[in-house]
Amino acid sequence: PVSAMAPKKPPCLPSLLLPLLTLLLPQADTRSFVVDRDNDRFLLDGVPFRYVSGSLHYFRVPRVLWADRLFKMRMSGLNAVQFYVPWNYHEPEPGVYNFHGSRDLIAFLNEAAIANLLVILRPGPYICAEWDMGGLPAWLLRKPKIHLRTSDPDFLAAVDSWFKVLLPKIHPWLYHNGGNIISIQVENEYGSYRACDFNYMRHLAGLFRAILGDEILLFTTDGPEGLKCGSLEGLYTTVDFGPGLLSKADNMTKIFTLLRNYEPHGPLVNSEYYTGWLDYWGQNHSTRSVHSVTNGLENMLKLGASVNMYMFHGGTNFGYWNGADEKGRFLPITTSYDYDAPISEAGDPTPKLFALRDVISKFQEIPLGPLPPPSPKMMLGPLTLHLDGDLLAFLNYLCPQGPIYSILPMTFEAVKQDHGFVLYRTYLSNTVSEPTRFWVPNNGVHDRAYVMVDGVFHGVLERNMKHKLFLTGQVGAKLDVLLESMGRLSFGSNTSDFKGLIEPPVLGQTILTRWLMFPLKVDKLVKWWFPLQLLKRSHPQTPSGPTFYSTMFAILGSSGDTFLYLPGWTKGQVWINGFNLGRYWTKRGPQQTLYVPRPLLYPRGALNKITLLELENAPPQPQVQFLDRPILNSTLHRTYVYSLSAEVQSDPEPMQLSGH
Ligand SMILES: CCCC/N=C1\SC[C@@H]2[C@H](O)[C@H](O)[C@@H](O)CN12
Repeated sequence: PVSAMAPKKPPCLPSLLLPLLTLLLPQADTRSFVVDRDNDRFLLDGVPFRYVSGSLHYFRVPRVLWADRLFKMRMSGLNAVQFYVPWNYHEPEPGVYNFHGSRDLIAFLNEAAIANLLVILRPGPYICAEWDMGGLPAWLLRKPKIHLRTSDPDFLAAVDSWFKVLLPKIHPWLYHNGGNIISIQVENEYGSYRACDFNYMRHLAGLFRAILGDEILLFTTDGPEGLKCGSLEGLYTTVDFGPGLLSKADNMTKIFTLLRNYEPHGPLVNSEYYTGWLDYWGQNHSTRSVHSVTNGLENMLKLGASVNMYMFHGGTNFGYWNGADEKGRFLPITTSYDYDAPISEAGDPTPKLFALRDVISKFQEIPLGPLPPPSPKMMLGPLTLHLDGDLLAFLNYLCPQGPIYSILPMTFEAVKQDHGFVLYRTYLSNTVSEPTRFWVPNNGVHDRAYVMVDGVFHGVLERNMKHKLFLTGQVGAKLDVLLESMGRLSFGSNTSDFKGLIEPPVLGQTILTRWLMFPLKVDKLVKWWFPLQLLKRSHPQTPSGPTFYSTMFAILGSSGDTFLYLPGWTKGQVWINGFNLGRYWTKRGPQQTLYVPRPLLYPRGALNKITLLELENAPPQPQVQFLDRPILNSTLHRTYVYSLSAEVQSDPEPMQLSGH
């Protein structure tokens, strides 16, 4: 069986295959993972067992790096890995499923088995995780009145359909069936959600039991304040808290005493012990001290608790996958999910890892042998990018199917665009000769709007931050508003976070109507290999507003992991060899560099291509560099971050509809 106890020495090749072979030859009758309530412990195959686990999200790490990360986790002394399954990562459209490449969940389970790690699986359907919409697919919002995370029949129908595809895939991987999955979480911190719908939780528990059987241990996880609505009869109750809650000596005792109200007997479990914390654009970089993290872990292990450290390796929010929070205002999560975790975003062991490994070694055997050293890093540049053209120059290629027309603007979800960008276009029905206020009522820009008149950039509006700007234009002029989704709310009571122009904009006293919506397929265009500027029609040479830049480059020396640095750029999206590396926001920070995994780069003189979509202003010299270290904690450019107080929205005057 996949032994949970550490081998005496790092396994040589044949024994690396052993877990794999064992998975193929299940001895289902001798395998079990159960709660021993008489002795407040787990039993693995009848033997007392405690897991020391770490969270790693396969969806934040390129598949080619999974084995490396999992091996480092095993060598750190962990005997289990915990991870979510994001529904929206695997079902991009209703009934369309993707389990290939970096979405190959079964391959990841197998890599965990090869690394001799048991698995604690968290399939949701909601996962939070600072992931877009907490893992729920945006297409659920095509039914705008749907009540997410409740027993709403529309929501449950979609959940049932998804789990009837997913759960049979993992059934063979359950520990008692010969696999490495020892427990499965139902929902996620449901007690923190406003609905408190026990019928919903009972439905999920019944569905999991119907498909997975009665043996697998099902559990819930909640913060101490969420246990009441988050726990359910028949599901093992666990809690989550970080070192921050342990500032007082007796706090851990208080939390576990509270947990005992729900689980009087059985092992104590902290399912998310925070080793660091997440970052928001525009807020300072988060860290947790080595001392506080190791001290808390040691105290829990002394109590005999099983612990999962969240995160052990954070990884990256590539593409548009980051989520967002709402703390007084809308706060998108950064591209880096480094989390100040024991294994850095680039996969390097940190001092925090070695300190945690020392703690773990006091309680259970850890694999002998050294941790792999930090990966080789590469510096390159500066590279000068050339101007391909402003975004509008490529509109026919970005929206080949043409626009959708509506009197009032439609949301991303209504035009079936889940991420990225939608261009909203209307035409001025009167000449606006004096600078006139342009704004969207009810904070209706979700989330950033780049405003152009006849192709000339007039500025940016931002959710919660910047509500109005002033513009002029001739009658008949094109008014283009490029809307950017910055990622959907992944936590809180309102996860129905619609994107786009949620309200019709107002120019002066006129509500603007008769809109064309262009859902933009930017990632398809950027994948094209030949220079974009060959595509554009004649267009103003001086770029204005959202603009593409690119260059080709070769790596002549030794390649390695590297960190893209964009000094002087403002905000945008980056692709390397067609791979969407994620968002940059140099002017907002705290993140200044983007992690570039070495496998994304072609070495030994082969040509690589980098493409930027700069949404605001490029530097006079459009250059980028590749550094050998990350910059995640820059001081914030306060002058650029609009202060909310300066943007008090004046009372709306009486309005009229445009064109009537
Ligand atoms: C006070 C915290 C409430 C929100 N919970 C959070 S913030 C970081 C983590 C991850 O999102 C994780 O997915 C949540 O389960 C718990 N948690």
